[in-house]
Amino acid sequence: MPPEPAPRLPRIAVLTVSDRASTGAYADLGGPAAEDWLRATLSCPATYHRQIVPDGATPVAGALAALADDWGADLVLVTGGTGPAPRDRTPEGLAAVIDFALPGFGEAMRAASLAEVPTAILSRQSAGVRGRTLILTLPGKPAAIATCLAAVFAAVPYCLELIGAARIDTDPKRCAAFRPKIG
Ligand SMILES: Nc1ncnc2c1ncn2[C@@H]1O[C@H](COP(=O)(O)OP(=O)(O)OP(=O)(O)O)[C@@H](O)[C@H]1O
Ligand SMILES: Nc1nc2c(c(=O)[nH]1)N[C@H]1C(S)=C(S)[C@@H](COP(=O)(O)O)O[C@H]1N2
Repeated sequence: MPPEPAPRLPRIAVLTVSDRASTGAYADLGGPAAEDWLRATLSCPATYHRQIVPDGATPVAGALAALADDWGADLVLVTGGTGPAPRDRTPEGLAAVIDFALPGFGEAMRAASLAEVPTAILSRQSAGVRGRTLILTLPGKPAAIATCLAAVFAAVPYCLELIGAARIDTDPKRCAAFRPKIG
């Protein structure tokens, strides 16, 4: 029997969507917060990439398609542009590039955030799959990132497995990944 191929290092991208962070009008705090949360939670090595685009469906869709198809992301976390303001069009950018949505992610993230702030109901955060890439969208407020990721991340490793993405492992003290037993 030939040896199993070496497992691929997971590729994880963090995409900040913000007009002002993209011009440098303020420092991007959301992207680093998402990357820090992941680095503290994953117990496996991974390749990380961060990017910032302005608000709007077109820049979001373009960046997501390139991250999935060209960079080969297994997981993309997007922060910002999920609200109802005129420039908040991250959900439309996501919808333009995914094969299908996973609405449970948005439901669980909103439920967790609603326990902290009533305006969580305004976020249209969601998730979807493009090819072998899972994309999660989160609100722009840096403080929202840990709340939202903690609410859903236990399901992320198994989701990546189901879509054929690279394997990730988590530190059970931070997040106990749930993988249903087969059979
Ligand atoms: N990437 C970020 N880094 C730091 N603070 C952020 C970031 N994204 C959002 N915020 C903060 O959260 C608030 C609400 O986020 P929201 O995405 O609605 O901002 P916004 O007013 O549309 O910002 P922008 O013009 O940058 O897109 C912002 O006003 C800002 O204070
Ligand atoms: N946990 C958490 N979720 C939150 C918030 C927050 O402060 N904490 N802000 C809400 C607000 S005020 C808005 S408008 C929406 C959308 O934010 P976005 O446009 O920055 O993505 O996220 C909501 N979700």
